[in-house]
Amino acid sequence: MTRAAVLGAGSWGTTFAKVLADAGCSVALHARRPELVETIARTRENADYLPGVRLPAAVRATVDPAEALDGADVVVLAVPSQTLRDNLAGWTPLLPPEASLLSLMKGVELGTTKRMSEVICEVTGAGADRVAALSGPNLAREIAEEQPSATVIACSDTERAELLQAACGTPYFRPYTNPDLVGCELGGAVKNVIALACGVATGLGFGDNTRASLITRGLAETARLGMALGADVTTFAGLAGLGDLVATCSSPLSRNRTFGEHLGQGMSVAEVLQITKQTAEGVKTCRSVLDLARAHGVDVPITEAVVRVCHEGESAAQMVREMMSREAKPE
Ligand SMILES: NC(=O)c1ccc[n+]([C@@H]2O[C@H](COP(=O)([O-])OP(=O)(O)OC[C@H]3O[C@@H](n4cnc5c(N)ncnc54)[C@H](O)[C@@H]3O)[C@@H](O)[C@H]2O)c1
Ligand SMILES: O=P(O)(O)OC[C@H](O)CO
Repeated sequence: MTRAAVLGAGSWGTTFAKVLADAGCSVALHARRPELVETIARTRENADYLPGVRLPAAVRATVDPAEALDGADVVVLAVPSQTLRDNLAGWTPLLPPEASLLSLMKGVELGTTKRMSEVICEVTGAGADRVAALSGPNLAREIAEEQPSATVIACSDTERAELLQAACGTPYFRPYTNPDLVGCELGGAVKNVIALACGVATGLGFGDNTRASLITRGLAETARLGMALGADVTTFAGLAGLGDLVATCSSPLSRNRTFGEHLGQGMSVAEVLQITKQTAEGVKTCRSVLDLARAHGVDVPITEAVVRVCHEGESAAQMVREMMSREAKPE
């Protein structure tokens, strides 16, 4: 039986622990707060993040990362992207040397512009063949409710990707493999930025034409950046590209889209941050994506607009005026 450790007991970490258990793994779920661990043990529910979802008996919550990691074949990382480096500093000495390291995170590190798999390799010293990323149209709540969906497991080592695929496939969760780690991670990170823009449009009262335009042009800028970074362009037509972009930009369950919607309705970034309890990765990752794009000479106008609104005080209405008055060009 595969032994998995899931580090991070937020929405996605908890949901993925359930997926792994439903796929037949024995799962240790590491949470930081002892009271949450106690509640999960007593009620079989993580009421803070997934109220109403019963966790299988094969999920064991623990506050002790050493206990979670002891003997793990698969280590799943499910914390906010911007805290991963610090989290890993504490966990690295406890990692079993042969374990696969699977990132669930969708962000790019501020300052370094590194993807999560790059941060994992750098901090842990693990070879690239041990590190994988899972990405796709995977809104946690829907998966926790066992609504069918698909995803991608990206790893340069195809055999390892296939082992991970077998470890987390269930009748409601269908993983595909893809060797293009760069494209899959970038698709997951940039879609959060485009979802913020779609949220702003929704908050301003605009409808499906506006959202579809943003999704399509958002995909174009993601693919341009991806190609500059060496990704396979076909990845962006897949689940980790278009699939995730459509789900996130369309769903009221998305924290990024919801964040943008509040901005479009006239709230300030500080006000939205105050009422946002979970991670909306795009708010910080938009800056890293813009840095990455500038370093590679890639034009990313939607990302630029999101950075102006989130970090430079531009209003939602001004953002729309500026985007619609850009110089005319061929598609
Ligand atoms: N929720 C989803 O639907 C979903 C789906 C796919 C991918 N993701 C990605 O998975 C990652 C985790 O998302 P999530 O939804 O579980 O987030 P969340 O905000 O629900 O939970 C984050 C978890 O990380 C823990 N954590 C550990 N160290 C932390 C620190 N230093 N600061 C703050 N929190 C810390 C928190 O306690 C919490 O349990 C993100 O990159 C997100 O983009 C989320
Ligand atoms: O709630 P969001 O915006 O973080 O999106 C969740 C997932 O990434 C959707 O695939």
